[in-house]
Amino acid sequence: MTTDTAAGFVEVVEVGTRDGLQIEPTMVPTEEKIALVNSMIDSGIRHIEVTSFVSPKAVPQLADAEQVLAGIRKRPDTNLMALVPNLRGAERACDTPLDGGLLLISASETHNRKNLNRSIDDSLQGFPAVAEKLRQGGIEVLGAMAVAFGCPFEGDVPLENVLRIARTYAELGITHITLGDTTGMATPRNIRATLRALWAELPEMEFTLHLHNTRGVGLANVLVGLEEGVRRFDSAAGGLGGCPFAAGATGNICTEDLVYLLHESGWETGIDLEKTIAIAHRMERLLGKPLAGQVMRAGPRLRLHAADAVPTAAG
Ligand SMILES: CC(C)(COP(=O)([O-])OP(=O)([O-])OC[C@H]1O[C@@H](n2cnc3c(N)ncnc32)[C@H](O)[C@@H]1OP(=O)([O-])[O-])[C@@H](O)C(=O)NCCC(=O)NCCSC(=O)C[C@@](C)(O)CC(=O)[O-]
Repeated sequence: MTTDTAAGFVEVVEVGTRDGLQIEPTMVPTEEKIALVNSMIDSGIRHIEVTSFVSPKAVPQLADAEQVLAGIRKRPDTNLMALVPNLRGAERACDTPLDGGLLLISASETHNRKNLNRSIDDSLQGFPAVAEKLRQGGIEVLGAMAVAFGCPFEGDVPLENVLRIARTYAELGITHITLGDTTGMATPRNIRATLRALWAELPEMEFTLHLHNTRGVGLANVLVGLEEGVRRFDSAAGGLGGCPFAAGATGNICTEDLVYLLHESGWETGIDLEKTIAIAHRMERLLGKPLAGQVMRAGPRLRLHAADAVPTAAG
């Protein structure tokens, strides 16, 4: 995977069809998922976490991973990614046009067992075989770490857990780790402390922040991440998302709101905001419920209104 790290560019990674849909009870048809991803590509988004190669019993919504990936029209700069937690997942991924596979682990023992049905040690021991299989299939291997800023079952996660997992990823030759704030327990303080500790030990590692807006501070945490040097953020169309195996999980930070914040702060993303708004509305129609995104309702800052459309206070 190549990441444009030129000054002023921030990579937005769309996770709406993976993290966004994995918790939704309304089954979205495969053709609709393909159309959504194709429209994400058309909006200028280059990195898309499309799906997961997990057990269809655990996550029925993503049972069609192979079919979705087969239908996507990639551009030369498109990077299609998926979660690949085990060898079975890697075998499946190798038969698809996947570009990047994310290994998956949690920084707390309880969430790892809930999510992956094994201990942290067992997950770490399984990684080399999964990574080798993916690389044999020409798929780049990346690392993902859930509950990196707090666990809904255990509370604060010892920094040493996060460092140990990151170290193991580095030993496997992984150069890119996604830090997951699974249930919105990240704060400006723990984001800063965690990033500084990680970069002190692994200065070459690239980090993506995967933030959920569960406590309303998702975009504030983005600003702290930017200050600390992060240039890549996950987000989901309309603010969808949540891990089905984490208590109290709610949506990711919202793609349109993130793109709006970045553009209005002077960052380039290569993404057409109006097109991301259209994708969020499409997602809303598909799921038949209002989504949490705010810019999808208000529009860009300079979307103006006819003055005679509202009453005048003076009567
Ligand atoms: C990891 C497993 C598969 C282990 O599940 P397991 O039950 O321990 O696995 P197993 O090896 O014992 O296999 C059991 C059955 O599952 C099948 N199986 C096993 N693996 C696969 C596979 N890859 N693809 C398809 N099928 C699979 C396997 O073939 C077998 O089928 P059976 O013989 O019973 O018919 C399971 O626990 C699982 O699927 N967990 C789901 C994990 C998940 O997707 N969680 C949500 C995403 S994580 C998240 O949201 C957080 C994140 C990443 O976004 C970051 C953040 O927000 O912080």
